[in-house]
Amino acid sequence: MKTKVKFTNVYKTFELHAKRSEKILNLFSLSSKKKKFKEFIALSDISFEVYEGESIGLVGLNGSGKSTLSNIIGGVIQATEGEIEINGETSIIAISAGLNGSLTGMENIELKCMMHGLSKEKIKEVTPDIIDFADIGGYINQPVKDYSSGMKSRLGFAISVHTDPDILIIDEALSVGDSTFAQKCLNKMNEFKKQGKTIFFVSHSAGQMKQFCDRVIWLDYGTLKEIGDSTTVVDNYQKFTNWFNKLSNDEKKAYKKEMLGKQYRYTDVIKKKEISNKKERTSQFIKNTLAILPVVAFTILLLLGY
Ligand SMILES: Nc1ncnc2c1ncn2[C@@H]1O[C@H](COP(=O)(O)OP(=O)(O)OP(=O)(O)O)[C@@H](O)[C@H]1O
Repeated sequence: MKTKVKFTNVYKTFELHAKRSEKILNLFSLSSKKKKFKEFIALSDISFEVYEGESIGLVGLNGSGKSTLSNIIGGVIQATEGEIEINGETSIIAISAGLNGSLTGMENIELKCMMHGLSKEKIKEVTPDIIDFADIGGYINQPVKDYSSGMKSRLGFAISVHTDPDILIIDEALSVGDSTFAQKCLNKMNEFKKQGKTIFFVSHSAGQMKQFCDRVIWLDYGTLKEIGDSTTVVDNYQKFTNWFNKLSNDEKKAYKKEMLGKQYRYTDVIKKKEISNKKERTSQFIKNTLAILPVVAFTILLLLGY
């Protein structure tokens, strides 16, 4: 089976309360009194391998790291440490992800399609399908900042599925749509699945997870608690949430405090290890550079009023 996504000992940390000036001063400080910075470990030592054609669910409590992991796979943010291998073009669908609020729906369609490398002709061809799928009526000509979250999600989903990615990441985009739209999206995702595409799916719905995913990853306070077939992992996760929900408010608070406490660390190490994405790094850099050119041209044309 062909590997599409492989994480080996991946970490993502966020520095807290550190000003840039403090960091620079620290870098040049020779004394032993180097200031320690507080870091939040959003993902800790994550390793897994996903194969072509698999649908992988991501479950976990709020703040467990699902969006952070999705954003790393989608190339929106970089990991801090570890090794990542991604073989294919990724497209992330999250509520309003990648949509530009000051541009209209139509302009966003053109911009996002360009960024995914679609030709002018191809964009012309898919635009009516995107408008039809999004089904947001006259709002397509309004700036996206005026959309409801459901409308943003509809447009984001419609654009992403028409850019023909082979690794699709869907981060709770279905939770804000109505049930008819959610079903339409699930049908489209099943179509992709049949075509052998790899899909990551973040959802709080146990039913959707079991219905759609082959395997599920359970994230717990930034660690990978379990990975396995969807029924087993979702059932175990539900047992855990049932246990958690039965706790008193004070017990819940104490549990969260204890678990979150493990996610903080103090460091004076400014320089992070470079993460390596063995196969894709160079080609991704070239692709990103090429992708920016039409975007710059498009923005200039917009500013000039064309
Ligand atoms: N830029 C940032 N700076 C500091 N902390 C961050 C940053 N981004 C995310 N975090 C923290 O990382 C943790 C993981 O966040 P993430 O959004 O990945 O969780 P999630 O599982 O997707 O949550 P939810 O179910 O609420 O969407 C959270 O505690 C969040 O506060």
